Amino acid sequence: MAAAIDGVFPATLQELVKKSKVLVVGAGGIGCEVLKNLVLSGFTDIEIIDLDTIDLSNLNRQFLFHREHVGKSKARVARESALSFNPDAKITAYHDSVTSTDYGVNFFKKFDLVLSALDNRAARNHVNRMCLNADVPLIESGTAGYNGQVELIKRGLTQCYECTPKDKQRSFPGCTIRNTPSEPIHCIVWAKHLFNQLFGESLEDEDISPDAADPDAKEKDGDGEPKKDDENEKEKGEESKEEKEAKEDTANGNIVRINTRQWARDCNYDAGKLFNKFFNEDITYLLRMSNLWKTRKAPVPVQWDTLQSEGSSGDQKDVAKQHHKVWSIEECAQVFANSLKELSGTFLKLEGDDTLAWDKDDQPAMDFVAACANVRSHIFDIERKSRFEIKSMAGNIIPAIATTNAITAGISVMRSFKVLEAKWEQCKAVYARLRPNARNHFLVPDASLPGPNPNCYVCASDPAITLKIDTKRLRIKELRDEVLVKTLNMLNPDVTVESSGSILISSEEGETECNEGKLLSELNIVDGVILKCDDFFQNYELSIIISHFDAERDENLFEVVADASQLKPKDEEQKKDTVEAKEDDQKTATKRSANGEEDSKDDGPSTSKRSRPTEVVEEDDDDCLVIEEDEDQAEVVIVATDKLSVQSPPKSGAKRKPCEVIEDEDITEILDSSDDEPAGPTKCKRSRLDESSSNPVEVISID
Ligand SMILES: Nc1ncnc2c1ncn2[C@@H]1O[C@H](COP(=O)(O)OP(=O)(O)OP(=O)(O)O)[C@@H](O)[C@H]1O
Ligand SMILES: [Zn+2]
Repeated sequence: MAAAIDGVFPATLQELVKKSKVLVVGAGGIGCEVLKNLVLSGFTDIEIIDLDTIDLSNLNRQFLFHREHVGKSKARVARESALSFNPDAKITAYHDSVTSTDYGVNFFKKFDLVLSALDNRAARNHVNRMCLNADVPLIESGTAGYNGQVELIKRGLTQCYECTPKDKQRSFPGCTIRNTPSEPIHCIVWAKHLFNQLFGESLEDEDISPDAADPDAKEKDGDGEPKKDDENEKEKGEESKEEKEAKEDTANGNIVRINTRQWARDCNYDAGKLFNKFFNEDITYLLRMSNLWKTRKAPVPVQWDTLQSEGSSGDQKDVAKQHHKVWSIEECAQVFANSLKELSGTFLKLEGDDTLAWDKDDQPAMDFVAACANVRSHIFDIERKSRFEIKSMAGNIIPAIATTNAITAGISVMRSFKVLEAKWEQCKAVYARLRPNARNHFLVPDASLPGPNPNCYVCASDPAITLKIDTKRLRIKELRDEVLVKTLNMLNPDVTVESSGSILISSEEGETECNEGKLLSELNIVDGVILKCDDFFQNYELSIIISHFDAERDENLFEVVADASQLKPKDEEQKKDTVEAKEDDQKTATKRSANGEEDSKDDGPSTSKRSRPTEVVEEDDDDCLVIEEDEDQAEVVIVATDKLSVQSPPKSGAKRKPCEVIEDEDITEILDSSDDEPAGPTKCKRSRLDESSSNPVEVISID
């Protein structure tokens, strides 16, 4: 089925479509739709990049993928499926991360247009910077539940992706939820899915049982894709006893994908049986997928009987009411039992196919999720949370909706026509909403095309930020990893001190290693010092003005402030801090006296900014999107970390390995190379280009 655009588009547009070269970044929910639309609209020169492999949970909304594709490269399968619509199209697929150094400014310059369909801010920031540098128009799209958004980003004409601070968003792949949780939110999402499996409207991609098809559980081949089972076996030689057992169990049907809801009903909702199934047997099964635990801490199953002695004494209803207390594991088990009893009672009274809808304000539903999330956290050695905290996190989980993705992708491609025709005034951002606006429109365009923010620390001509930082407590390594890389999204920056020109951080490995462990103040990086940062790979330069402050014990060690003029004078700031600290102390004292006895009065807002840490590390993929609340955050603060805990960024197995390019007729495939191949921007440094981009703002006036 080739595209039939003759008679649909004017001849000039048809020509533009035919001869333009476009890049699609991301082959997920929106990306698949975008690719399909492009091919069906007559685009014939398309490249698509995605770092991920196909997960079972993608199939309900990523229609270029089918069951037999699970575990395969998204970009390659998307290419194959799209070619079936138009075999004459030339589609190049890259199974790789767009942030890899292979996709620098030169790569982006090849395109007339880039359409991004990503799910995480780090990659979006990167594509934004690359398109600005290469001066290629970018159509940026995203969805969150029923909300969708498409906007044009064009150097000098519009605001860029980083011109305005964004809400914090986080999202997670299905196998993280089912197999390898590492944060409380993963366990909370899992617990909500468990609720739905037992009592709610259960969806296939909300399965809570171990995912045996997890690509991470298998050995990887040279392509970074999981090997087939027989290949795996050949190379591994001896299989462990547990692995054999796991396979036999599956083959013998011992691990049967029985309907969890029916099974629980058949067990008469026996708390012990259900508890042991979810928190012992399933975990024991996960342990057998030994590849998962080579680089992670293995979970420890828990047994219902062992939790009964202490926890069963006292009035357990009161435990569930202690919303601000972190329940012990025994208390969680009891809350589990009580809430299960209440929920199953209500559920059994429902008629026909009716189900319960999870609601954070429904006491047993919330108790159930809080208890299950915490038991799972305990098993995976993850910090447990109070019911109050869990409620706020669980209330913000937004599922991905296929229709919103399709609408959004449709708008993206419609916008691409306007871009090709350079009808910029018709490229205003469009928002898809669940409810119509006053004019009864579900798709609402922006009133104007907002121009670049002159203070943007990315697209302004001479970008600068002020960094409020405790120079006496923060080390150079942390400045690089936490501030420059994680917060400001640089990849491998060089940093010099403006006044002396001395190199503080070098992108060359080992060159400034001796500085890494030193405090900023030890190297004379104190209040008023200006640092010049240069990220060669992104062709991005930024001045950082250091503004020292003495952080309180639990306070963030740094904050990025977009506009220095909005910083409060120091003495005023200090005064405020002291008052806040006092207030906090009083509140903590009050809380402490109430804790454990009568801490159940309300679910009101938390007491201070300090007690509401802001996380900056983002996950890459999503089954669910979580918007974090942060009402307290001042407008000028772009990102602030919690008290600094230095972690290496989350690794997703072979997904982010460096690559080599193999040319093959009209397809260029990117294959993962061996692990020990050196990666990093040093090799790009030599090929740095586009000197003109040091002054990237080119003003184009529009009516
Ligand atoms: N750095 C990156 N380079 C290339 N592709 C990326 C990068 N970061 C994210 N992506 C891809 O962007 C796509 C976003 O699609 P989407 O939001 O539908 O998420 P998804 O991962 O497909 O869904 P799910 O999380 O449910 O599996 C994903 O396929 C993801 O792999
Ligand atoms: Zn900008």
